[in-house]
Amino acid sequence: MAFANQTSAKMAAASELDGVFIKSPVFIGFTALVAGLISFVSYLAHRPPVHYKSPPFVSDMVPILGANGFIFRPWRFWDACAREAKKKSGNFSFWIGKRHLVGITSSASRKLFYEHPNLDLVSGGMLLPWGAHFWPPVHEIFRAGYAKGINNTYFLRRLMDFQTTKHLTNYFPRLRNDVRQGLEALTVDNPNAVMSPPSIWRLIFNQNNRLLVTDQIVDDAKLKARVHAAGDTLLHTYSPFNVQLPWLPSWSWAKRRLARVALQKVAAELIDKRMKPGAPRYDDALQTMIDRGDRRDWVIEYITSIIFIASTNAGVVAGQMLNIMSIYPEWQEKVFQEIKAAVEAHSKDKNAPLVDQLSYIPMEVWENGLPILYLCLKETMRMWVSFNASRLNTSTDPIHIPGSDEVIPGNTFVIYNTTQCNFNPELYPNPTKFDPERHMEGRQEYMKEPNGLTNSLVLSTDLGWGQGKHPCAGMRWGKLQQHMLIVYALAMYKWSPCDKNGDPDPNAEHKKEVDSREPFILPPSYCKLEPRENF
Ligand code: HEM
Repeated sequence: MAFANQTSAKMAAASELDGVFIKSPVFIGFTALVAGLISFVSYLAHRPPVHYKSPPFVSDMVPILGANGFIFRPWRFWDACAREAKKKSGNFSFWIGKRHLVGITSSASRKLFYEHPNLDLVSGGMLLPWGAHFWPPVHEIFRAGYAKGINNTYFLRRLMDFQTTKHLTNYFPRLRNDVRQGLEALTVDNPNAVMSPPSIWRLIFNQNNRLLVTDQIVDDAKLKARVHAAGDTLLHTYSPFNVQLPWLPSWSWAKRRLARVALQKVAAELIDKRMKPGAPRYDDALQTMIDRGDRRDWVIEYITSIIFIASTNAGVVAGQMLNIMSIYPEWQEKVFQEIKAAVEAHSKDKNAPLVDQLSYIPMEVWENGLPILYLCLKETMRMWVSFNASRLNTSTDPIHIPGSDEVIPGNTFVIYNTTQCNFNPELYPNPTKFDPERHMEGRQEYMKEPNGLTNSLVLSTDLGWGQGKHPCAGMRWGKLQQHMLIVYALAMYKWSPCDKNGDPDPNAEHKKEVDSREPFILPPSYCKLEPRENF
């Protein structure tokens, strides 16, 4: 009896304690935290419903983040999904965070990807870890309707204006000077005469900024340093988790934001100085925009964006072109002979050093009269412009995917990994081999579409400059720029592969890592430079 009384007294005391604990602020706070966490995780894990005709979802995904492979092993992920999808429609769906993405693989759907007017390139850029530069809403200067034709946005229209023959011819001597000075600097205070090809992006960057913005940010050392610091961040910082969780602040995200703000500040300062009464006038792209009365905020956005966009592919291709020239002496020699022939045909001072005679070559020859060099450029572009290309269906209407009963739903992203074309052995036999001759008439295996469709139904498989509604808008200048770099580089030096101390590296290999998660950061490589005049 006494024992029973004791027990019930203990139970009463315990339940009283429980009551006190349950009402305590610690318990209430803890419960609220757990409930909050559960709701947050369920919110993250919840995915919006998708259109019933969306392609089937792949299984290679994790909760909340979605398909990590898309970001961390882009080609292996794509290839595995494409192989699985081929058994059905050829299309597949996957999640990146809460975003629904559609992958397409057939030739006919590739045509759709490149040609459909509602599939926008700039809006698609927000999906890529290197392009996490465009935050929604995409700025007005990228909105179609400003002009007619393909390049119908303010941004593209101005970019075309700055690649006219008049503008290029006006700038040509200054641009040649940039290359020559940049290459001369490589052997100053450099007793081993070693250079690292990935570092050449700075030379490319200067030329782009001079031609497409203003000489001031190249010639003024302080401005140049500010713009280079911001450009370096935008070109070489990746924000993979911000693609999956766009709201999550991260160090790289913050750095990119700050870099853009720094460029916006530079642009605003330049404009404001020029708008002051009595301010000096310049003969450059910025002055053209001011004289036309373009909106101040549009000009600022144009400058901030072009500084990044113009040098992304161009910086990578330039670095690889130099590396390739050093690794393939037979191609270096063929291009060198082509340069000597052009000089021979145009020079008015045959006794001057070769590098001085280059200024006699007319611009149209630099653009279209160096076919061997262009073969090398095309082959380099095939290998290095191989990664996920993305578009956003900017309308609310679903787009039917040809050859299937499936759609790209409205406001949904669509992806095509260009490696599928560029490294397809049926189109490019022995695809890892640097083989410029494959682009010569009579070969061009890539013109034969392997899927039995006629060529009128599909676009060309030559994707180096892109195609359809969004081909490279900097193609004219981009080609001329690469030609200038290589012509000066070979006229001034003989190039050979070496290690970082300058010792010959006969085992140096040119290898494109198709699965790179950072395609704009080049693998390390070194070249030894021997001045030509010593030969
Ligand atoms: C060798 C150098 C270059 C290569 C290989 C290259 C390649 C490409 C490719 C493949 C695309 C299409 C991407 C896609 O379909 O998703 C593209 C687009 C673009 N490129 Fe280039 N590019 C180069 C240089 C340049 C330069 C120097 C500029 C600026 C002057 C530039 C401006 C652009 C722009 C603005 C677009 C987007 C066009 C649009 O929105 O419709 N590119 N480029």
